[in-house]
Amino acid sequence: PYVNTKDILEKASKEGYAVPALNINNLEFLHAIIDAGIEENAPIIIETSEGAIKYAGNGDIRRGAQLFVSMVRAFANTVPVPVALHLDHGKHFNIIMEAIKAGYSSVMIDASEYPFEKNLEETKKIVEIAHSVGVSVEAELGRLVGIEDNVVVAEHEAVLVDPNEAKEFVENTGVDFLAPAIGTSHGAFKFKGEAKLDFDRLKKVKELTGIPLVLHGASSVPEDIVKLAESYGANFKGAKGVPSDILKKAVKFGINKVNTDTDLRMAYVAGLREFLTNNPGEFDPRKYFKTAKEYVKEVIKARMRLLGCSNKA
Ligand SMILES: O=C(COP(=O)(O)O)N(O)CCCOP(=O)(O)O
Ligand SMILES: [Zn+2]
Repeated sequence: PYVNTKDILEKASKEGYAVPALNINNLEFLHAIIDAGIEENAPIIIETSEGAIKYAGNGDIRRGAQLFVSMVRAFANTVPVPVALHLDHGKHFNIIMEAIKAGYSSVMIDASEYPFEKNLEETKKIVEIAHSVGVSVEAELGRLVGIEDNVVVAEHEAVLVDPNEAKEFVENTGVDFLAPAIGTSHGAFKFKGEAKLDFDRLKKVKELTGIPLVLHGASSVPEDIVKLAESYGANFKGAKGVPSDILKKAVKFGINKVNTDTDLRMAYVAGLREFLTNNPGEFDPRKYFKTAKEYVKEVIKARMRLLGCSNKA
């Protein structure tokens, strides 16, 4: 069934596990996600960025939002696990409104680039509108930047979440779930040195807010997938993600939604390169996307098991 993201995350927060939030830009990744959720009997959170909505609508925002809602609802209404659709990194008021009108389960208002007060104002405005029509809201505090050992503490203070601000922010905005910046960043090149997250900060945010928390930039960039893609011509030199043990620790300290996009993209391109190299005569898209979808599904199933949401549907 098609559900509200908040229902999935409240249960996860209460029972101390996390659910991957899986980005899509097309139909094939949706297939892989749905199959993974069914096979793991796990709740499914699908998310689309503003770029994905523009891509799917071929430039038209309303068309893209409506297309994703109809695609996801068509699958959600026919599978035995709960499925939610979330707008990821909503930065533009008009796009957030189109997502709400189209029928998204939840939206993120990402005003984290602004000073605290403006972020709070923008978030409060979206919460009022979204809540009036039963849509839940995610917001972000702090910036998504990898924290390096040799960076002076002051810089960390400037970019990572301030737990006391988080408490004030949640109380004043009524936001349903929060993304506290604790040292991750988007993409495949997250850390120059060893992967480090600020767990003390995370623990304090959870204690002070008590709401479901979100980890952005949480892909692990699995070694085997990188090697496979590189054996078929990819060049992902220097790729490094969040190791599994660090992810598990983040869940222990209160993370409940784990944004995962890069790992899906890497698995897909590895499968595609492998298939195309080994099947030079194939040109049927129902065939040459199969391996790619399979690898994405396996990456998602492993992540569902790691985060503890398998059999939690
Ligand atoms: O946090 C993440 C993904 O983190 P990851 O790169 O570690 O998978 N996300 O919110 C996904 C952001 C995708 O945005 P875009 O479609 O513009 O590229
Ligand atoms: Zn993100």
